[in-house]
Amino acid sequence: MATRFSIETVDRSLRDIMDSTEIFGGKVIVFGGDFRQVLPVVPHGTRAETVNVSFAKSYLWSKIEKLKLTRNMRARLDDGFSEFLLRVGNDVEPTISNDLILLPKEMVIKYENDEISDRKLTDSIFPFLTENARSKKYMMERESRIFYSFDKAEDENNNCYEEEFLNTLSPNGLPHHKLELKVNCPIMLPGNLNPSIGLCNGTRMVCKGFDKNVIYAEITTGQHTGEKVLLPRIPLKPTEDKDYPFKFIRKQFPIRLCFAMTVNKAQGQTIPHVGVYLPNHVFSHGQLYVALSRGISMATTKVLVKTENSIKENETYTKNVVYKEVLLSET
Ligand SMILES: Nc1ncnc2c1ncn2[C@@H]1O[C@H](COP(=O)(O)OP(=O)(O)OP(=O)(O)O)[C@@H](O)[C@H]1O
Repeated sequence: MATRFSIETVDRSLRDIMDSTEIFGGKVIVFGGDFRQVLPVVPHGTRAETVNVSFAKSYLWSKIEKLKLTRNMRARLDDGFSEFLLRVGNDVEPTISNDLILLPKEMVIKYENDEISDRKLTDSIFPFLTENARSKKYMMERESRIFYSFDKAEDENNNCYEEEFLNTLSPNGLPHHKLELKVNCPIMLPGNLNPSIGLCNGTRMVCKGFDKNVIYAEITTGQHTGEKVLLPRIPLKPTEDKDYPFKFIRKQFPIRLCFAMTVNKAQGQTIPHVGVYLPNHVFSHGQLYVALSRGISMATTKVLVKTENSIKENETYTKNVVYKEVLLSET
């Protein structure tokens, strides 16, 4: 989700270009979004700072005509699930102490111990894994190949930053130094590459093959599902490099393995078999809603909660964080 500042910049630019005082220079602009979902990330930001960058807090918000979608099309075959998701998103699901909400039994993978519970969660997300693991052909096909990145610090001639050190860095939005691929493994783009052909931040693909300098992949999400793409090695820079005192460049295939992803990265995705792994409770607005609402039904959405005090009288509870002040300004 964009911060209100980027949208306000577009507003000011269009007013300037159109020489008009009307909002967006009189141009019609259509926005889509859901304030129940995670808000733009403010690094190290407080609750007030996070709420403040939301579009709902912009001077433009009250001037915009709001239209509401009424039906969850993703979970259209499971009305009980759609209603539960709305209650979670709107923070009206009853809570016990510490904002803990009760998870429906059907969705819960009971925590027994790490090994058994993790296995049950994996089996629910990758139902054919155990079956295929016994197939010699399937396993032989899956010989892996490792691709290492070339890393350097830009405009830095004194060699203060050894390549071995740069290789250990994993900034947000960049692929890792070591990329180990197998045919048919799931991969994801960590940043925008070419949105016009569906290669956006978060696009999931399956690796169909690889050569020394190219990866053959098939898109598995969104309107470009089924399309084949070629991915070259390219020089990439972190979007936020405030954490480093130098400019960092990594030449690597622009992908990460994607057997799992964070809740924030999953925003926008539709996932037929969802396994929500919660070794800790969620900590920010809308994360539980986003995680649960990626699925299409309760039966195919499983949650494993591992935190202490989450099981009470044989029921499993988890934390739901909702900043009501963002939802209140939605009207
Ligand atoms: N009119 C429709 N008929 C059938 N399926 C639909 C329709 N609209 C959307 N869907 C399905 O619902 C799912 C979610 O659609 P989409 O990703 O456009 O929603 P969204 O509002 O962006 O969701 P979110 O914000 O929760 O990520 C997709 O799998 C899509 O195929």
